[in-house]
Amino acid sequence: MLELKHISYSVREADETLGILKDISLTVDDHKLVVFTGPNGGGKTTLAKIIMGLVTPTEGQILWNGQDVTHMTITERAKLGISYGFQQPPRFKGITVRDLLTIASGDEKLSKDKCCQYLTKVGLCANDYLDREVDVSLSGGEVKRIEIASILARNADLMIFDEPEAGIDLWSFARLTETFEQIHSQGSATMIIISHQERIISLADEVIVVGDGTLRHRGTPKEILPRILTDTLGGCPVLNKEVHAL
Ligand SMILES: Nc1ncnc2c1ncn2[C@@H]1O[C@H](COP(=O)(O)OP(=O)(O)OP(=O)(O)O)[C@@H](O)[C@H]1O
Repeated sequence: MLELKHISYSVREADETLGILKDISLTVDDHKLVVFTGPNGGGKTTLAKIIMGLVTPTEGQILWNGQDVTHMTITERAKLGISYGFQQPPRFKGITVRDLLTIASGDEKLSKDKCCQYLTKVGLCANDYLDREVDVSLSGGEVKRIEIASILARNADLMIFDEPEAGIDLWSFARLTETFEQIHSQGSATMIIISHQERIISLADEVIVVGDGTLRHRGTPKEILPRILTDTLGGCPVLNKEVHAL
């Protein structure tokens, strides 16, 4: 179980303190699929990075399976089964896709079949990619999918995916969605997915709308999707007028 207790994060800019996250508390039970959604700049990625240890909260506490991980490094958290896929994944010159999957899995003798299984889950063909370097020669969508495959290879207990849909074509997106559904139905991991996609939001046990550094709404997809629409339209007088005219 993941518990965030009164998490705040602020930064000093010029002469003022900017509150990025404001007193966020939430619990994610084991094997649940939780989607963070909300407006750009609302604080979703910062919250995910705080869980992974890439950002240190100014205040508050993070518990993973009852253990206080607030001051643990990324490596220590990774060893406890937490993993995070970046919104914009890094590239690794000189490292092949096969190397990356092997390192991620922790199995020095990871077979080609296993690599193929992980790549298939994100809609990639192993024959085309296994020996390619994870460098600038790959497109944004390819790197994104390879990173997601490496998270699957890690077989972590908590998988955090930051906008997995970004830059991914419709066919691969459908494959990826099936993979999330499969992990969820097998109950093999807890997943936090940051997403703006209705298809992914609809898979969630709980949807959390993060906006202006706070948890604005929480609920099932059925409860939250109409609220998102109302919020979105509420911000635009033209759209609002059109909807009321319908
Ligand atoms: N170190 C920092 N210094 C200054 N501002 C920051 C810092 N980290 C985050 N922010 C700001 O905090 C806000 C939240 O950023 P964050 O990336 O968490 O949003 P997000 O909800 O993931 O947005 P998006 O949907 O666009 O990915 C943004 O306005 C961002 O510019």
